Amino acid sequence: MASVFTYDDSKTLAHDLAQYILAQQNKALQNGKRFNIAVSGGSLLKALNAGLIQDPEFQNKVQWSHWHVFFCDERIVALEDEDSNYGAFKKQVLDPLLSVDGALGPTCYAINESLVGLGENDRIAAEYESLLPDHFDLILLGCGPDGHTCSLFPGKTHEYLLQEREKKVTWCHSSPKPPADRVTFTLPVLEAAEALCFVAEGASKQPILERILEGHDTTLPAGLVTENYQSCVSWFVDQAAVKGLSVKKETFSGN
Ligand SMILES: O=C1O[C@H](COP(=O)(O)O)[C@@H](O)[C@H](O)[C@H]1O
Repeated sequence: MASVFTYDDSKTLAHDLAQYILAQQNKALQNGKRFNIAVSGGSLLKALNAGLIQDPEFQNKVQWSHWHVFFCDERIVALEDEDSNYGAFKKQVLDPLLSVDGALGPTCYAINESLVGLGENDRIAAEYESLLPDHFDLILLGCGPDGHTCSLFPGKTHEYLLQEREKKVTWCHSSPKPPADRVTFTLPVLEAAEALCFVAEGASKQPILERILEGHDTTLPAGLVTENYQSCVSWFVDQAAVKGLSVKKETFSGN
């Protein structure tokens, strides 16, 4: 079964999320020199800032120089565009790190910006795929109010994204949430990961979490991932997101 960790407020959620990420980091670095992590965009990044950057308990424990950071999905826009997931990560994590004395940053892998706007979206996806490691130690996921995760959207029109088994990164066109063109990890990448972790906060996520955690709804991409890869899936949620649901109210307590 997937683990669901529930918190009263964003600060304690961010604290335990950081602790969970560090546990995955330490496990990976016991076996090698790289921590291969993929991050999503959206609301997750605020929690990363609060936990990994602002929380004094973790500032010296994150081994940034061993981190290889990829993006689960990316909007096909310039990296400094406000819609860019890389850009948002830079703002919440990379830029604040610059002001930490002696901190060495992670190695980050962004899409090839020089191809943006040239009608080369398949090539952007293929080039990004060529950068990916064999598998990820940790993939941090979001969940939209419609049940999308990465840029894997629910519904007939976007079924091709969930059906993709050959490509690891594919072009998502006509995204129902702007911007329309994106690249996204596909299910085989999620399937191969050591650990998958969703973060969802706020009342706007409650109806979709009810369908995922209580209804086990596999028509929703986030539900499909939760059901299919249960043992390596964790959810970090706040009380508002699971209000009225019968999920066990536990918090993360170690490995
Ligand atoms: O468009 C996107 O949305 C999802 C969910 O974002 P949230 O703000 O509702 O948490 C995000 O995981 C994904 O990376 C992003 O491109």
